[in-house]
Amino acid sequence: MTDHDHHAPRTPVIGVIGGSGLYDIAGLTDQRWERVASPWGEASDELLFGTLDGVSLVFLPRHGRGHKRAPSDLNYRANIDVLKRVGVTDILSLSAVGSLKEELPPGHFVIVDQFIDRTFARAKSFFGAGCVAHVSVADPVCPRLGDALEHAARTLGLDVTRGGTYLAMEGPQFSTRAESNLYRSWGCSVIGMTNMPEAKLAREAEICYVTVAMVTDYDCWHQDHDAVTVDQVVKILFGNADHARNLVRHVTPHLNTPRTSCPAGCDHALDHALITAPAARDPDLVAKLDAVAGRVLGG
Ligand SMILES: CSC[C@H]1O[C@H](OP(=O)(O)O)[C@H](O)[C@@H]1O
Ligand SMILES: Nc1ncnc2[nH]cnc12
Repeated sequence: MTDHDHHAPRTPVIGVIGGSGLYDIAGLTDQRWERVASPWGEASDELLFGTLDGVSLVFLPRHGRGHKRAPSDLNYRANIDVLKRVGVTDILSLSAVGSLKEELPPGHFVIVDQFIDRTFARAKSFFGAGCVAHVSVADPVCPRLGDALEHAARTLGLDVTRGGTYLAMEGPQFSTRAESNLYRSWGCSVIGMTNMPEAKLAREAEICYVTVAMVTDYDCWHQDHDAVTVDQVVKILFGNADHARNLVRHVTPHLNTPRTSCPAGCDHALDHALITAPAARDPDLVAKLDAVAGRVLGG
């Protein structure tokens, strides 16, 4: 049996990826920042380990403390690998987004359940030449985490919508008006630059994942909005960040039930995904996959 064996109940470890405006987390006891090495390169920052109301929590500021890294420069693979490596079972992704719908104003939270990935300049998979795998991301978000977040958000009286599609763009520039209107015509709810390939990589690493998209602006399609500016986004961001910290605090105790496996199957995503024959696998790549895929590769 390995650490990743799913027959024994496991106590969850909550990973929080903090987006723009969220570079720490409130109320953590026994906290310590620690660098975790990864064969995939440098993560965005050290990890902040601590306990929140008795629950183990690991926090990673997505852009690094001080917001040093742009969306296209993030090492998404290293970020997910280090979280997996330290035992994270559930990721709460907190993200600033633009709104593509009138009924989702700045300050509104959307627990998204779908993504459209329009990014093109990022490494998107842990797998490749020497160990090919294809996981399903038909339902990229863990519904159990979505349920818990929705309940906590409603209890706190936050303006929240359950469900919606997050359009992931490459950036770093905001969209043109034509792009913004195109994404609206596709029925997308919100737009951001970071949740892909993050969500895909979390699925490959068999970690449950959910996004709380926090609206900061109406993007450029809106008649009251000429263009998006960082100043405008930041003004809304800090209020949203306080709500998000509160939300994490309220939801965490509800995620602390030991379980044998995720009912939605997130933690078994690799069961039928590997296609490269064992004899044809590249030992160097297999070694790099020790944390992400050790459960199925025998790492
Ligand atoms: C500061 S606005 C643009 C920036 O904010 C979002 O990042 P995150 O998802 O980490 O909150 C957006 O995707 C852009 O990277
Ligand atoms: N309008 C917008 N487009 C892309 N990313 C964003 N993050 C916050 N607002 C955004």
